[in-house]
Amino acid sequence: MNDEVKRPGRNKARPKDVASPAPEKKQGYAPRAAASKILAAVVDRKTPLDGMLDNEHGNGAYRSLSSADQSLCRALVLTSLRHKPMLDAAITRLLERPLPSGARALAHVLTIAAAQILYLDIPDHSAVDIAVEQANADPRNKRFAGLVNAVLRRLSRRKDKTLGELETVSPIPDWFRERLVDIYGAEKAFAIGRAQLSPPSIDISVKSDPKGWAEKLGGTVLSTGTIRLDKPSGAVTAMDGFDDGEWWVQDAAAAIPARLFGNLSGKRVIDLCAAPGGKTAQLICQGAEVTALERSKSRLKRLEQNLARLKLSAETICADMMEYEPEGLFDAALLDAPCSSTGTVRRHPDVLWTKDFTDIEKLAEVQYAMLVRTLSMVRPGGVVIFSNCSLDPLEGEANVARLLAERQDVKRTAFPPEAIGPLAHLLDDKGAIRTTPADRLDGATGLDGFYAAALTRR
Ligand SMILES: C[S@@+](CC[C@H](N)C(=O)[O-])C[C@H]1O[C@@H](n2cnc3c(N)ncnc32)[C@H](O)[C@@H]1O
Repeated sequence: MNDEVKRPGRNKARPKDVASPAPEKKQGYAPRAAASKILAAVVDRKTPLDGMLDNEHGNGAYRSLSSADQSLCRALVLTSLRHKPMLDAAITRLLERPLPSGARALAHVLTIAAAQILYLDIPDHSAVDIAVEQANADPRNKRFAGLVNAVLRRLSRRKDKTLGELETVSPIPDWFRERLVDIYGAEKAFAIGRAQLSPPSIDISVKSDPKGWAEKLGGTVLSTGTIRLDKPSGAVTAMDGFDDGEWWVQDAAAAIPARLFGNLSGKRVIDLCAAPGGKTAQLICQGAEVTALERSKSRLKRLEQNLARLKLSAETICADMMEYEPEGLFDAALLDAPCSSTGTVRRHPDVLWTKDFTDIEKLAEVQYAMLVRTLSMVRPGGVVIFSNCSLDPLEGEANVARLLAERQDVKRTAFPPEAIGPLAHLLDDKGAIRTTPADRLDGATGLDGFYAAALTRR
C-alpha cells in the first residue's frame, strides 16, 4: 500500500466562509499552538529559545500558559528540535508531494504533532485532533486540515515501523553533521548527534563536601568533584542546600576550565566574560581574589545574585573587556569566551538551528581578539586559561595555534597534575582539554562539549 497522502488541490471549490463566533478550543490546544509558533521562530527566524521561554520577557503565547502547559510546550519544542530531521523525514515519506514552500506554519504544526506521536508519552488521538484543529484555525492552512488528519493518522498506525526506519537518519542539520564528520570522523559525529537526543542529567558544583552532598541529594560524585543527579526530583531551587548557597548547577565539562588552574590561594585573578558566574564561584573557592567582569548589565546582576546566594564575594565590573583598562596586572585570567555553544546541544538543541558555519567563523575572530586582549591583562609569568563550549576547533584549537604562531612572548602551559588526574584521557596531543557530548567521565555518559587551553605570558 502506498503510505503517501495526497495534498489537496488549490482550486477546489469550497463553501464561502460564514461569519460565526470563534469555536472553543480543545483542551491542550494552547500549549501546542504556542509550541508551533516558537518552533517557527527558532527554525525560520533563528530566534534563540531561552529568551522565548522566559516568564518575564518571553514569547507572549508562552507567557500566557499555565505552568503545567508551559512545561508541555517546552517539552514539545525541545523534543521537536532534538529530532527535527527525523521528524521531517517521517512526514516527507507520508506525503505524495512536498508541502508548498510557503506553508511553513503548517510544517511546524505537523512537526509538533509528529514529535508527540513518535517520541512523547501523549495519546496519539490528542496530537492528531489538535493538529487538525490548528490547521482549521489558520485561514492559510484550512484547506490542508484533511491532509494533516490523514498524514498523522497514518504515522500513528505505522509508528514502530517508522521509528525503526529513522534509526539511520541523522538527528542534526546537514551543516553541523558535515562539519562534525570533517573534524571528528563519521563514527564520533554520529555519536554526538545521538547524544543530543536525550536531555542531560543535572550536574552540580559544591563549595565543599561533595560526598556528603551527593548522599543528601541522591547523586554520585564524579572524579572531578562534580555531583551528577541522574534522577532529580522536583525543581532545582527547592532542593536541599540551594537556598543556603551550598552548591550551584554547572555541567561537569563546564567545571573543568577553572579547575585547571589548581590552587589559586593568594592570587589575583580576573574572570572575563564572567556571567552567570559558575566559574567565578569556582575561582573564589580555589582561593583566588577574583575580579569578575561582564559586558551585559542584566547578566552581571544575575552573577551578583548568584554570588550573594552562595555567600561568595568578588569585585564585579560591568564593562566591555575590549575597552577595559585594569589598574594593575593580574596573576591569572580566565577567558571563557562567547562562542557558538555547539557543545551544549543536549541542553540547547535550538543552537543548531539558530547558528551556522558563518557564525563560527565570525566568533572565532572575536575570540582571537579577546584572547590577545586577555594576555595584556596578566603579568609576565601569569597564566591565561582560554575556554569555550564550542565543538569546532576554529573556536578553540585553531585560535590557540594562531596565537602561538604569532606571539613569541606566549607559551603553552601544562595543567597542574592534581587538576588533570581524572581528565588525562581528555587531553589532546597538544596538552589542551577537549570534551564532546559523546565523551564519558568515570564511565558516566554525557558531558557538554568544551575546549580549554592554558597559556603563559613570558
Ligand atoms: C560563555 S558566557 C560565560 C559563562 C561564564 N564564564 C560562566 O561560567 O558562568 C560568555 C559571557 O561573555 C559576555 N561577553 C561577551 N562579550 C563580552 C565582552 N566584550 N566583554 C565582556 N563580556 C562579554 C556575555 O555577555 C556572556 O555573559
